Order: sequence, then C-alpha cells, then structure tokens
Amino acid sequence: MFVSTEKEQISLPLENGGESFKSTSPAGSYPDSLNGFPAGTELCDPVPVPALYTDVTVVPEQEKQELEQTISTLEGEIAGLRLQHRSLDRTRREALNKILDIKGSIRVFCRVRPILLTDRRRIHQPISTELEKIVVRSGGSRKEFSFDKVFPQEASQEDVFVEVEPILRSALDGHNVCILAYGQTGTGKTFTMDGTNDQLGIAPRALVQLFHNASLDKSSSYTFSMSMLEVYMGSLRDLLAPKSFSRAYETISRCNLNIQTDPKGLVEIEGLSEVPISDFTKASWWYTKGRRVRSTSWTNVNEASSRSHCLTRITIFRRGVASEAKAEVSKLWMVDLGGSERLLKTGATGQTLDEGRAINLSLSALGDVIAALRRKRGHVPYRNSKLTQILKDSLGDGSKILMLVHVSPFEEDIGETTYSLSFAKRARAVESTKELPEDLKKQKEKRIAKLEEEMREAEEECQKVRNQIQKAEFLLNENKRLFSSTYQPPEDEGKAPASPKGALVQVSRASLTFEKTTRRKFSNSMPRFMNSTVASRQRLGAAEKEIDSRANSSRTGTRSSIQFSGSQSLSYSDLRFKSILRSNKKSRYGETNTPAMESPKCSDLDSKTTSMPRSKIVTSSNPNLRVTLSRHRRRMSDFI
Ligand SMILES: Nc1ncnc2c1ncn2[C@@H]1O[C@H](COP(=O)(O)OP(=O)(O)OP(=O)(O)O)[C@@H](O)[C@H]1O
Repeated sequence: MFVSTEKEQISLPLENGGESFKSTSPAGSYPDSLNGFPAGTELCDPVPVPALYTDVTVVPEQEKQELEQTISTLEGEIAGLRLQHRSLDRTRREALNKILDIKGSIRVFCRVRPILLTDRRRIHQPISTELEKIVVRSGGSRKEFSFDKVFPQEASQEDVFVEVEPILRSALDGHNVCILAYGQTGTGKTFTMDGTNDQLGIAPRALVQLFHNASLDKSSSYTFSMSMLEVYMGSLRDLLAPKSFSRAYETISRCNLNIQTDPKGLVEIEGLSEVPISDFTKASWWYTKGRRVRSTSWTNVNEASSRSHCLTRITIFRRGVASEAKAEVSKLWMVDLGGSERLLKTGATGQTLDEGRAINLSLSALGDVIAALRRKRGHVPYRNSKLTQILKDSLGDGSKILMLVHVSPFEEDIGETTYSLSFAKRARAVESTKELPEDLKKQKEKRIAKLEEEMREAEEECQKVRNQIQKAEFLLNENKRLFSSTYQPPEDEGKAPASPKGALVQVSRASLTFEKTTRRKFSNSMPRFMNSTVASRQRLGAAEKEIDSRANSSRTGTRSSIQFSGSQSLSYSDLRFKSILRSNKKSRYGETNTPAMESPKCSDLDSKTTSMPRSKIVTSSNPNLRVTLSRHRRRMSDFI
C-alpha cells in the first residue's frame, strides 16, 4: 500500500473494499517529506486507516496569525483578571483589617489546661468558664476575668487555631503579627504552640496555612524565611545557627546577638540565621531543629520546663506580579514564653533561680509594653528587656498582638492562676468590650458582622477570578504549546512537525474536556472570550470525533500504527499517541486544578510525615543537682 503524494488528494486504499479518503489539500500545502514517508514508501501492513480527512487547505500563515491573536487576547485577559483579583483582594484585606481593629489590635485569649491521666491531684476544680469569661473561686472568694475568647479544658487544637487564623491572614496581608503564649509552667504553652505529632499546635498549622494561602493568591508572589532564637538569661541565642560554626564561635554567634533598630524603626538582629523556607516540609524541618536546641531544665512544677523564651520569626516577602513591584515585608512572631510562676513555688535555687528571675523580669517588661500600647501612651518602654526590644516593630502601631494566657485547672495553682489572669487582664484592660455600654457593644458587633459579610463576598469573588485565571492560563499554555510545536520545532528533532491542524485537534480536545469540566462550576463567571462560537463548537465537535475514532480504532484494530493525515505515523507504543488517548479521558486542567494540594492541608496535619520536636529532656530529679552537675547543660540536640 502506498501513501499517495499526489498534489490534489491523498488517497489511502483500505482493506475493506478499497474505499479511499480524499483530501482537498491544495498543491504543495505540505511538502512530501513532511508526511514522514518518502514518496512511494510501502507500509508494512495493509492498514485500515481511520476516517481522517486532512484539511491542508488553510494557509499556515493565517493560522499562525490567528494563534498569535488568541495568545495575545488570552494574555490581555489574564492581566485584566489579575488586576480584578488584586482589587478584590484589597477589599478583603481592608475588611479584615477593620475587623481586627474593631476587635482590638491586642487580643487576649485564655486556655485552661485539661486534667491529664497522669495527674494525681485532687479533682476539685476552682475554675469555670464561659465563652468570654473565666471565674475563679477560692476560699469563698470569686473573681471574674473577661477575655476575647476563653477555651475550656475540652477545647481542641483546632478550636484554638480557628480563632488564630484571621490574624495569620493579616500577616500575609502585610501586617506584623505577634502570637504570645503566656502562663505558669506546665499549663500547656508549648502544647498550644507546638502540639504533638497527632495534635499539632499553632506553629505547624500556621506554616501550613501560610503556604496554602500564598498558593491561592494569584495576584502576588510570596517568599518566606525563618529565624528562631531564644532569650535566655538576658542573652540571645540563635537556634538555627549551623553547628560547626556555632561550636567554634559559640559565645559570639549564639549568645550575644545584637539588636539593631534602623531609622524607620525596623528591628534587625545582627548575625541571626535566617533560612529560606520554600515549603511546609522545609519549614517543619527547621522548626523542629530549632526547638530541639532550646534550653530546658527541671523544676518542681514541670519536669520539662522551658527556662527561656523561644521566639520563631517567619518573614513574609510579598511581591505583586508586576516586575517593578517592590516587596512588602511583614513578620509573624510566634513566641513560647518561659513559665511565669513566681520563684518560691518552683523550689528553684542557684542558676534555675536566676533563670526564673530573668524570665519574670522580661515578662513584666512585656506586660508594661502591652499596657502602654493599650493606653496609647506616648512612651512605650521597649528598652526594658531584650524580649521587648526584639519584638518592638511587631508590637507597635499597625501590628496585631495575640496573647494566649494558659492556666492550670487545679486548686493548688490558684495563686498562679489569679496572677496570670491579672497579668492578661492588664494587657487588655483599656479596650475591653466588657467596659462598653450595651448599645455601643451592639453597634460594634453589627459593624463586625457587616464587615465579615463584605470579606466573605470579596473572598468568594476572588475565588471565582482565581478559577478564571487558571482556566485562561491553561488555554494560554496550550495555545503556546501548539504555537511552539508547530512553528518553532526543536532543531534536534529532525522529524517533521505535527500539522497545525492535527495539533489543534489535541489542543481543542483538551480544551473541550477542560471546558466541560469547568463549565458546570463556573458558568456564570466565564469571561466573554471563553464562550465558544457556533463555528468553534463545530470544529471542536469534529475534532472530538476524529480523536475518538482514532482511539477506538486503536483499541479494536489490529494495526501496529496509525497513519496521521498528512503528517506522521504514530505507533501504539508512541508516547505522543498515548498522550492523545489520555487527553481523551482526562483534561489536563483536572491535573493542574489543585494548586492547594502543593502544600499540605490542615486535614493532613496529623500525617506522620510531620515531624515535631521531641520531648524536652529531663536530666535530674533534683532541681539543685542541675547546677552542681552541669552548669551549662547541653541538650540532646547538641549531640545529634
Ligand atoms: N490542652 C492540652 N491537652 C492535652 N495535654 C496538654 C494540654 N495542655 C498541656 N498538655 C500537656 O501538659 C504537659 C505540660 O504542657 P507544656 O509542656 O505545654 O506546658 P508549658 O506551659 O509549655 O510548660 P513550660 O513553661 O515548662 O514549658 C505536657 O505533657 C502537655 O502535653
């Protein structure tokens, strides 16, 4: 059997009666060599060629121009959609910011630790909670404290995170954010911030959320970096310093980092390691590493007490899509503060006593700063501790502060509980909703509800526009692929390029499948240029049939190859052929329509792949032994 190379028609005799298929190709549309077969080549088998017409009448130049036009239209539409997305996103950000401002830029939550199975204490519980209130009863006295939110003993990590999440959005939106876990030793600060492998805390969830939200934002690009440090006895220790380096210069690199403030008031810590984190896995690895280095020691109250403040900083660089756009930088601080208990209670002496004193001094300085910010006082005493100096640019104007106060459920801790609650009350004293008259409170709630509705609507619109952008990008890529494969064939390929029509069939087919899958979802939000015309529908229908017939005949036929019109032969094992079959079943969009999957979801949080810090290490059962045995106890991480 021969493939005719006659100018007027391509005649393909078939086994079944020698029916031939004619093409109306004009002379010389495609040179013979492009058929993939030299004129007169005899094919191995008598091949029942599928019912394919080769329309080579179209002038390639015209097709090329059409394609170029489509590409440029799509590029224009994408740019327009991006602008629209940015404006909607701005509306959402403004609404969120207003909500947080009305609620108060300093928010205080309270969490009561549950009674654990390992606790062998009296079960009488002096604490009762309501949604925003906690009541402490002791020896006939009753004290009531109001907070923005109170989490009872049974509250889950998820319950806590839901309330924290809006403030994280605010960090991505460009605000500096500080989340502080405060409370007596053993009340669950580390549990809330880090959690365990199966109950992840705020920090790992926040990392997941940041990457997830960043992947959804099509109007900006984000990069993240992480630093971790510890404020221990008034010194700063870099928790992510490279080990070889820190061994040689330990005292310099890890313990005496300098805090600098630039003329704009931005704080920088000289020499502090800052590692880029491109995804959740990397972030989680670094976070785990930093936590292991943290100082821990033993006290009477909690075997694994943290005797320092542990600060994690995520720096967020946000850039608009325009190349000239300058990066906006914001910081998210997550701080696990040292235990706030008063020193007599811990039975501490020697170095442990000094550690406790240092912690108390800095906590008290932090309380002063927050109280001054609350009262909007001119002078804010940042300089009174290293902790407040570090956090200076994230505690001031435009920043959001969230303090989570942790309390024990036990009667014997009532003194510490009252102390912690009083500290927290001072932090939120001035703007407390409780102190507002009832009608003002209602007005405030109404305003918040309205803004929340605005934010929700803007978010929904953003989602629609994101989907449109995705669709348009898909079409753009397909058209570009078609363009380059047709008009810019790779030099080393040595084979004839696929005919534009043939390639168009593939693109159209994929686009069609794509359109089908997405039309149902987004029928109301399709941009005009995506609506198919009668002609395009006909063309796509024909293309679809053509591909189906190829695929069908490939499944039922005995041939070892398919003759593609006017272009080339594809064997069944040929990857290009397989890809056509695949495109018949599944749209490529279906594969790319899940950007969120790139980063783990909250539901995946419990997965074993998430490695969390190991338990802190207990070195001695006697608090004073610690001083005599090892003045500067090294943590296990130092030996790993
Ligand atoms: N909400 C909770 N649910 C279950 N277990 C909890 C909860 N809160 C705390 N725990 C457990 O209580 C113990 C002490 O908690 P954690 O170490 O977090 O306290 P801490 O306040 O960080 O103490 P320190 O100041 O000494 O670091 C841990 O075993 C922790 O797993």
